[in-house]
Amino acid sequence: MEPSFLAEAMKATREFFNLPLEEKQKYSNIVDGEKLGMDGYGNDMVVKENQVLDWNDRLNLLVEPEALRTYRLWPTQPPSFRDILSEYTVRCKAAANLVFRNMAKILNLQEEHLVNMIGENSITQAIFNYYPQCPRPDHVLGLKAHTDGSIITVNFADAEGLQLQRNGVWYNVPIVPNALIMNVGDIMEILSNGFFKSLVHRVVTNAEKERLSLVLVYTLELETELEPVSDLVDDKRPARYMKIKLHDYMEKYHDTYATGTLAIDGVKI
Ligand SMILES: O=C(O)CCC(=O)C(=O)O
Ligand SMILES: [Fe+2]
Repeated sequence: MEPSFLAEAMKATREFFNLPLEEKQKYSNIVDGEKLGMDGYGNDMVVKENQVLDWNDRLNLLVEPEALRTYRLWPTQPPSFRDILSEYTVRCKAAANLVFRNMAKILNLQEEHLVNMIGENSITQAIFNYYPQCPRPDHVLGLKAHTDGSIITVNFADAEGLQLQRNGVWYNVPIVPNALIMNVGDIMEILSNGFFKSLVHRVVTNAEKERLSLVLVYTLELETELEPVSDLVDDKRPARYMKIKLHDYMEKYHDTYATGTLAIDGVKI
């Protein structure tokens, strides 16, 4: 993606979070004064006694399929915000499709297998994350350890802070200027019958500077029966994940996310 466009997208993100609170709350994710909608501005709701809280501020917006967008919750400040997000969605999809084609090849599937499976009606969610400076970074995480409920996730961040876990050790993900970070999510782990592993990651806080990230989460249609691709299952490699409707998986995902445990562990055979 052109560096100038990426810079514009980051600038619009920063300008949104710099707005006065009452302006941002026009896009609040609170429905009828209590429930939390998927879309909108705010924090995660406290739904569990033992919930792990995060040091961040978020704006969630469904971007694909276009017909399901809730424009009422799309900021009109800064004025360029909506156009930039629409354009960012199109450009990211081109990058994601490249990756889907290559992953299909690695799995010995038809090159278009994943792209066709995703089709026109799959859900893509944009998540804008703002992590304020934090006086006690040794005590507080920006975002608790989790995997994404995605096929893949595309992340554009303005500073370090993202960490990935491998064999129980946390590693910093470096910032490469103008590069997007992509990680595998739970749906891809299930589809690939465990060939690709969903990445456990978290965000640490920083005492000196704030941090922003723009994340696109690629998923499928909610009615999809999620299970390993049949070409990847045989007597030698039996299915390692139970079949589950994506809608039901996402419900489990949100429950486990709140408590800092992993939904994918619950569907392993
Ligand atoms: O802020 C980041 O870099 C990562 C955010 C993230 O992991 C998420 O939104 O799922
Ligand atoms: Fe994530």
